[in-house]
Amino acid sequence: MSLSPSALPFDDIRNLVRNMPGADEAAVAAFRERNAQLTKPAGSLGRMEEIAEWLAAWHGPVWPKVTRPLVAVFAANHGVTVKGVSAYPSSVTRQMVENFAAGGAAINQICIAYDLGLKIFDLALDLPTPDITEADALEEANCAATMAFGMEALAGGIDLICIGEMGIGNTTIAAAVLNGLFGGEAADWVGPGTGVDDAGLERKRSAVAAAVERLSGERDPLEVLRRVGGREIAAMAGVILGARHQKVPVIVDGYVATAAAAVLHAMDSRALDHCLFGHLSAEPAHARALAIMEKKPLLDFGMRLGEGTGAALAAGIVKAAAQLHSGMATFEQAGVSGKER
Ligand SMILES: O=C(O)c1ccc[n+]([C@@H]2O[C@H](COP(=O)([O-])O)[C@@H](O)[C@H]2O)c1
Ligand SMILES: Cc1cc2nc[nH]c2cc1C
Repeated sequence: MSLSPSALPFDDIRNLVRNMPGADEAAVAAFRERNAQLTKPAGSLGRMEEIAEWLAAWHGPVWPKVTRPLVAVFAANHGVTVKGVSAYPSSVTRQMVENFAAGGAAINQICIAYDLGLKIFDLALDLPTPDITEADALEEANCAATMAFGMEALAGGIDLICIGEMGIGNTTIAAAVLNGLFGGEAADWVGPGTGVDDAGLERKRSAVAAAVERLSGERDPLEVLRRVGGREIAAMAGVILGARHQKVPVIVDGYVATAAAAVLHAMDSRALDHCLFGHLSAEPAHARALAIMEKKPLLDFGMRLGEGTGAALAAGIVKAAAQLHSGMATFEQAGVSGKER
């Protein structure tokens, strides 16, 4: 897929959303036929069967396989941190990117444990996007280009992608995007993030309210993204959309990654059919966003780290679901008697 030059940079993105491929119905039918023959009582693997079917629907092979899974972490900085919205300084974003490179972060360990590839995308960390309470985060061309850049994460023949991020201040950005897309009050969308105290929470609420006020009722999802979003949110929205076109199933991480997914959902409610939501973040408004989009997260471990950690943990389960379906013997192969009545 390549983005062609056009009058407005967002036109390419809108066209990609308009022309999204659907699920592979033939693969689903073949999957169901084989699933019914595997050596287990019908339906006894519960959600694991749903996950394997989802892989077949969005990746193609009747025997779903996960052989080249990748965790993509997009890192960016945010001018809104001048408003005191995070418990940590912006410098931590770059320091954590260096920690990822050195192998010392939480996400590195989950990738080792589950044999997942890991790529970190540094999105102009020295050039934070402007403070969204006062100015738009991105120009249209820049926002579209960042979405296209996100799609680069799909290069190299991967067959499952986990979407994560790192960016001090970005739970405020995610809250502004979700408030802009889904309405409600700023307070409905803000939470502790990295762990702000009550005064910090109030500063976050004011910042989100001011950012959304600047939208003056603008509800076009790409405009909301451009005006109150950030680079990692744009890149994550881009890679989720690109994955749909390249038949790569997606696992979305926590609250911040969900804000990126929500931009696409607001454009077309079918846009996330190829996505699983890896976990329910402890960030309180994550549950609200998922409920609006009618998505049921896989894990609920009280995590609120980001870095793609919740998605990567879920990838272990997805890998097991694929192995179950493709590795199990049928009743006939194993000489096991089928159901009597
Ligand atoms: O995505 C989540 O569920 C999530 C919840 C809380 C914190 N985070 C991470 O914490 C950072 C943002 O928190 P904050 O307080 O600086 O806005 C950023 O690096 C995120 O990866 C992420
Ligand atoms: C140390 C640290 C690690 C992180 N990983 C994702 N967000 C983070 C925020 C902080 C502060």
